[in-house]
Amino acid sequence: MNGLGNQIIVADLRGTTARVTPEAAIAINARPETRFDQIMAIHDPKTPDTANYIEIINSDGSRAQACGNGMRCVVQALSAEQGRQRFTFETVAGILFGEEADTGLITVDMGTPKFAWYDIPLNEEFADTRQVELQIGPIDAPVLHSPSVASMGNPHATFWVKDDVWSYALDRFGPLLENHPLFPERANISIAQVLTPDRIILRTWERGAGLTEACGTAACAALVNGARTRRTARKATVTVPGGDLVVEWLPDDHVTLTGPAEFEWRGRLDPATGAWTRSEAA
Ligand SMILES: N[C@@H](CCC[C@H](N)C(=O)O)C(=O)O
Repeated sequence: MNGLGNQIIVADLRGTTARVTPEAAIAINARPETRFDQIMAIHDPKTPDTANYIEIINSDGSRAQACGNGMRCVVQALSAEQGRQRFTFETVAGILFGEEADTGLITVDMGTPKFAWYDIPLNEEFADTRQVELQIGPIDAPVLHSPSVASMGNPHATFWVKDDVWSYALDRFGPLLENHPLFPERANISIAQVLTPDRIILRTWERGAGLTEACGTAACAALVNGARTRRTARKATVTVPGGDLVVEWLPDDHVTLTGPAEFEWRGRLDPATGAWTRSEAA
C-alpha cells in the first residue's frame, strides 16, 4: 500500500506468532519489487478483548513507535476486509484510533505530542524545546542548527526555513542529523516552510528509512511545533512531496492526521525462501 507515496507493507500476522526480524525486513527491502519505507505488522490483541497490536518496522530493520501514514494504510486494509469504518489499535506508543470517511479519506488520532527533553528524548537538558541548538560542524546552512523538537510517539526535529525546502540537500545532512549525539534514539529530520498559518511545505529524512515521499508523524510534529512557536494555526494543510495531509491539534491535546491510503498489490511471502507470490493487484 502507500500513504501519499510513503511505501508501506501491511503484514497480516494475525493468528500466528510470527515476528518480522530486522534481518527479514532488510532482506525484503533489498528486493526491488518489495522495497518499502515501513512494515506495519498486524498482530492479534495482546490480551483478549483488547485491540489488534500493530508493530512498526523501518526499512533498516529498526522498530518505530509511531507511523501516521502506515496507520492510515492499516485502517484502509481492515476497513476493506471488515466493511466497517472505525478501528482501535494498540501500539508501543499507546492506543490509537482510526476512521475511514465516506470520502475515502482516513483520519487517525495520533495521540498527544510530548515536548519535554526527556520524552523526545534528547541527551541534554533543555528547558524549552521550541528551539534547541545543535552543534553539527561545517554544515553550510545556519538554519539547520536550531530546530524545534517534539515527540509524536517517535522523535522529530523540525527545521524552519524561509525559502524553498527543495533548495536544501536533505539527502546529505539528513543522515548526519538523524544520528546526531543529541538524539539518543536518533530522530526524524524535517525541513519546513510556512507559507501561511494554515499551509506548511515539508520534506523529511526519516529515521531508519531515509528520504520518503511523506511522513505523517513529521507532518504532525511540524504542525504542533508551528503552533507552539506561533508560526501556524492549530490546523493546517501540510504539503509533502507525495501530496497533501491535513493535521489538526485539538483542544483535548490530541493530534489528528487526515489523508488518503492506496492499495497496490497483495501477495504471500514464503518464509522459507523469501519469495513473493502476487495474488491480487489494484
Ligand atoms: N513514515 C512514518 C514514520 C515512520 C517511523 C519513523 N521512520 C521513525 O523511525 O520514527 C509516518 O508516516 O509517520
